[in-house]
Amino acid sequence: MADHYRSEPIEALRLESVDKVYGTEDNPVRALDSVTVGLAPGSFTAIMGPSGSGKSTFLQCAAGLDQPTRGRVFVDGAELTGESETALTKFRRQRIGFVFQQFNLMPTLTVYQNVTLPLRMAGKRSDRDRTTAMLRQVGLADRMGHRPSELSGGQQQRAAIARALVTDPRVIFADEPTGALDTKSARDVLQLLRSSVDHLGQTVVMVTHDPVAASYADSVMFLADGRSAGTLDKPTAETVAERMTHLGDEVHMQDASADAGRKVVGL
Ligand SMILES: Nc1ncnc2c1ncn2[C@@H]1O[C@H](COP(=O)(O)OP(=O)(O)OP(=O)(O)O)[C@@H](O)[C@H]1O
Repeated sequence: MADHYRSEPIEALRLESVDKVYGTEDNPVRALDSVTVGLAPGSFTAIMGPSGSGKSTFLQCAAGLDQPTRGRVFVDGAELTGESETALTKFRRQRIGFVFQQFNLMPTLTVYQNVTLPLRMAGKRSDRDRTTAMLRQVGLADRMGHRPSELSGGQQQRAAIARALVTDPRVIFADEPTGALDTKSARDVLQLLRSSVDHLGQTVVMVTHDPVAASYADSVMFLADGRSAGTLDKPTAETVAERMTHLGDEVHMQDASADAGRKVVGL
């Protein structure tokens, strides 16, 4: 996979004019519409928007799990778009970490085996000291030999975060990581993601519906009707909730002013 070296610092994630259209030619669903975004290494970004606004589609395209209909995606300067499925799978294993709402741990494997699985799949040796240190960091040093069913939801999600961190990925994509957790476990998981950014220099991109979860991020990117609807830096739960309330209005106003503009220039 080609790495594109540029004079400016390489962004951890870059999407350029990305469209994703589902459905048929007669009945297209434009899930992403000309989305352009660049995220710096070591940043924590929350993706928010109403249901159906394109958040999951954004994550799928940004993480190389799906290909955009148009536009380009780069992770750490390497272009994902146009690559074969085999190359993308290899790339994801080596450079991308995932955290899912339902944890997605292998039920028959111990916590230790689950955490080292991405290394084995990428053909790398697992370093016992490093893995143990990682498990200590997520508060599971005494649970290494347990199976997921013997852990609470919060503990399972912390194991999933250790699994995402173990390959030292360029970006961690988290899809509603606190959606299945109680308030206290959710806070632990969010603090863990925050500390992976602050102390390990990780880049985290997290889809969430929850303004409190979004407030752990450095910035929030809003989506509405598949389009980027602005960003909010240093978010608080209150400022995020306020922005979400008016999101639909802003997009409709943008549409109205774009329509008016087109009329003025006669398009
Ligand atoms: N495989 C698909 N085929 C057809 N349409 C799809 C497909 N996946 C998503 N869509 C449509 O694309 C749009 C964006 O969906 P997406 O799941 O990305 O939104 P979302 O913001 O993640 O929603 P939610 O918050 O409800 O999970 C929606 O209109 C959805 O119905």
